[in-house]
Amino acid sequence: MRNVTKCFNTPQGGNHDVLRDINFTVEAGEFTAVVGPTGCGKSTTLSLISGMERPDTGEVLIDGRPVEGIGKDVGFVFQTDAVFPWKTVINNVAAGPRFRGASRKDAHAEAADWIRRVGLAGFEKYHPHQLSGGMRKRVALAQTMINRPRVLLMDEPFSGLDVQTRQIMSDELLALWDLTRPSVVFVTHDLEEAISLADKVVVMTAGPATVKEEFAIDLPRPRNPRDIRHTPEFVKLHERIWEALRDEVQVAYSRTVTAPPETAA
Ligand SMILES: Nc1ncnc2c1ncn2[C@@H]1O[C@H](COP(=O)(O)OP(=O)(O)OP(=O)(O)O)[C@@H](O)[C@H]1O
Repeated sequence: MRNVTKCFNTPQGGNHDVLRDINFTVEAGEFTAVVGPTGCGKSTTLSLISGMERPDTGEVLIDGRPVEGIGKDVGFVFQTDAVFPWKTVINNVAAGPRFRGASRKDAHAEAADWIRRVGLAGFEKYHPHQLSGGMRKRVALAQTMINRPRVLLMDEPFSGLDVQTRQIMSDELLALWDLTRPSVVFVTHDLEEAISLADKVVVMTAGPATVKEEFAIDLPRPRNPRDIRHTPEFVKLHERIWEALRDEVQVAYSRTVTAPPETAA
């Protein structure tokens, strides 16, 4: 992202500057986590990378080319379940290849592989409502990964899951990432999650968001995100990054408590 700004119209007819002069780069195959206070513009950043939104000024480039719409190389895993509720697990996961014209037989064979990789073998004929939240996330991951995106955008994909399931999903995500090594931009509120997964953590300021600081996460790979949290190197990184993040969280929080009631909602 090069010198990107983004402004939205407010319901009152004014303008709301959300992103201001955002600059950062994700290298090919790199896992980047983005953290910042609530409402600062993290999801907006992902929308710009995906092509769902356009910047007002500046450029969003993938492989040096400006993003001009939703590209086929980009996968998105949302906070909410984005699976088709009326389709079975196998039909959900096979959806991408089917849309691209693969035969039912080939699409199902490929989907079965991904279902196995995400640990759902045996659940092919289930519908999403018959699965737990963690299992639905696995379906969403398989549904995205089967398309082998070169860029994988993840917007708090594990929020809403209990702590244990969240950690298991982190392990599984890294194993899946290792298979095809997409470039990842992973938005999260959870600094521990960010450090345990990423090669780089980008800290954003309270809105209008800009990049406050980037931190290289030089923890060894392959890594187990559950175990790595107990190492002294992890604790040191956490202290350094929290130092940068804490001020921004406080700024965002103080705005909500000091704003008049009609604007504080
Ligand atoms: N389409 C839109 N129209 C108007 N305002 C918008 C739009 N999308 C986002 N905003 C505003 O932009 C700001 C940033 O929103 P965004 O969802 O990007 O933040 P976030 O950092 O992802 O938040 P959170 O951490 O709470 O998920 C918010 O104040 C939001 O109200």
